[in-house]
Amino acid sequence: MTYAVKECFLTLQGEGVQSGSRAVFLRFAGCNLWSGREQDRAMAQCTFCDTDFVGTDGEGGGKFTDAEALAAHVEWMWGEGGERRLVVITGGEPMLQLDRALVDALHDRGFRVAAESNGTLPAVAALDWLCVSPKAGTEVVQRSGNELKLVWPQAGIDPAKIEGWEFDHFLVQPMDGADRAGAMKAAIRLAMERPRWRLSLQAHKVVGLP
Ligand SMILES: C[S@@+](CC[C@H](N)C(=O)[O-])C[C@H]1O[C@@H](n2cnc3c(N)ncnc32)[C@H](O)[C@@H]1O
Ligand SMILES: Nc1nc2[nH]cc(C(=O)O)c2c(=O)[nH]1
Ligand code: SF4
Ligand SMILES: [Mg+2]
Repeated sequence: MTYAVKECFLTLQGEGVQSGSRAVFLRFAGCNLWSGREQDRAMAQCTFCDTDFVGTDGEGGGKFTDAEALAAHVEWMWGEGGERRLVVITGGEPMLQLDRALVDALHDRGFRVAAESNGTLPAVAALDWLCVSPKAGTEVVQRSGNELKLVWPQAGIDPAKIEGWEFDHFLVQPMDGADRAGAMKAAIRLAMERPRWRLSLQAHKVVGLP
């Protein structure tokens, strides 16, 4: 299996329950809900994406011919030290490419393996942490995991209807974009009205990390 990686870098996890944790980010190229081209955005199933996931030309990106080679690249990005190794696999949509061989190869190198997914594809087994972030108008098949992270506001999603899904943590994250202030207010309102939901801020953007 050849993996197409947009970028791979060391940073702090900026979102969700693990926010603040040192992590290697492995961003796969490609998504099933948007081509990644600006001219297609308005017509896409997911229209608010804040990420460039097209191609393999980013920092630490490229094509990797097998799981061992990619796991070695992630380990090199982490550097010295075996303690609390964490890799966050994202994209694009990682479940288009992430397979058991890569999860195993990362585990062999001592990593806890986390993934961020839109939930429209079943998650690969053996993950240590799964974040699902539902997108309005899509069929979410992956309804269990560690955290459900709802980008808000999104017309067409009713928080009450997804509160019963099998997640340990329910997070509401303001939508970054043209109406940042309005999204922040809406997210705070949701967390105030429905105590199951906790506010997730994109901390990396506040402090200027990738
Ligand atoms: C770029 S996506 C990649 C993983 C996967 N495709 C997904 O959507 O979950 C990573 C995370 O960023 C969130 N995200 C994307 N665009 C955002 C925006 N404009 N504001 C806030 N969060 C956003 C997604 O919902 C997801 O939780
Ligand atoms: N620092 C940092 N934290 C993140 N958490 C989720 C991200 C993502 O794009 O999946 C992300 C990201 O792009 N950067
Ligand atoms: S599903 Fe995720 S990667 Fe794909 S366009 Fe939406 S936010 Fe971006
Ligand atoms: Mg991001």
